[in-house]
Amino acid sequence: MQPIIEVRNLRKEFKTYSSRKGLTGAFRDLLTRRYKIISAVDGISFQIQPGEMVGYIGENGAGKSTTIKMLTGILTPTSGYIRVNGMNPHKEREQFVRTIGVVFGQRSQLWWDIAVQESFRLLKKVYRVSDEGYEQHMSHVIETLDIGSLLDKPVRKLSLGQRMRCELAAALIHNPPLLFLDEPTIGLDVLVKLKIREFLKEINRKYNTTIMLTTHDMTDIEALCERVIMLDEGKIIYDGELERLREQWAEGKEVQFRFGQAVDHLTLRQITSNLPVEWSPGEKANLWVAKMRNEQVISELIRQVTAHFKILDMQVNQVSTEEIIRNIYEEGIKHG
Ligand SMILES: Nc1ncnc2c1ncn2[C@@H]1O[C@H](COP(=O)(O)OP(=O)(O)OP(=O)(O)O)[C@@H](O)[C@H]1O
Repeated sequence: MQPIIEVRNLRKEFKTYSSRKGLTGAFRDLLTRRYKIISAVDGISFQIQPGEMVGYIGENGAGKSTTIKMLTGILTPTSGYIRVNGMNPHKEREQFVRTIGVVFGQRSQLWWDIAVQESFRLLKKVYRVSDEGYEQHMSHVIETLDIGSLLDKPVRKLSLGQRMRCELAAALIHNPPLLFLDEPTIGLDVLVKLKIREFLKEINRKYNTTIMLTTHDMTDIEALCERVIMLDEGKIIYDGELERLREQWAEGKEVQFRFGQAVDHLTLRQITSNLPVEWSPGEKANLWVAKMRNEQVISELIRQVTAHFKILDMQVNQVSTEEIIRNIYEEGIKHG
């Protein structure tokens, strides 16, 4: 199968200018400006197949938006190979934009002062969608996103959640095979988030729409994406299943013990020295947490600890993806 997105060694550099201090500095800046080159995207390669839903994640400034801008033809790469929907996005821009949908959570593609449906009509013309095509597809989209009652309102009168649902509908007017979403649920309440996720799953099922999703909200990724690509300082540090990331690179489970007596780190380590667990003190007195990557260890751990100490309370927690990702950002992928 032909990948719907393919990039090889893709790179984007920006020249950033620095200013010198004071009047003489300003004068010297006029003559020669000092700059440095930063690699926002630093030689990345990946392929995405039709129908995949991929989470594109990374800390602030990792290079996510710059990648999406290159994939959507807004920015020209400094170097590297890029092919999206069989085209070179920035070179064949006019034809290319008709084959993708884009939602930037922070920016609107709807006209602020006119009714939502007027925006839809304009976009329908831009994308040259036939009346029948529009009716057939959009009636379903409008119903599923529950925006029928909003269509005659100007965008500026909508709440953020209402606007985002309309943005999503607008991005899908031409039923593109590929959808880019950049922080689509930012600032939305839980119910709207759920609705949007359900909707995205449905179009993926129904039309095999490929979705590339950038978000800081790990619950979005968990709900939608089997695969994640993780970026750090412009480089890909992980590309694979979310599940594998959890299993291989994270302390998957933790058991919290509240002891009926004072316990020290060394003793805990000694009595569990045959088990692959890491102990750390909890937030309260006599509270200790054992982290492990393999949950098979749990029953043996509990057996050994209870044989030595009096336990007042115990809790088994799954380490959240949020926490796993934060650890990876902080420490890098150390087990790979
Ligand atoms: N037009 C530009 N000129 C100079 N530097 C830029 C430009 N756009 C982005 N950068 C720099 O490139 C790096 C990557 O930025 P980018 O916006 O792609 O990150 P991001 O992962 O999308 O971050 P965020 O999650 O904050 O949106 C950052 O260091 C940023 O300051």
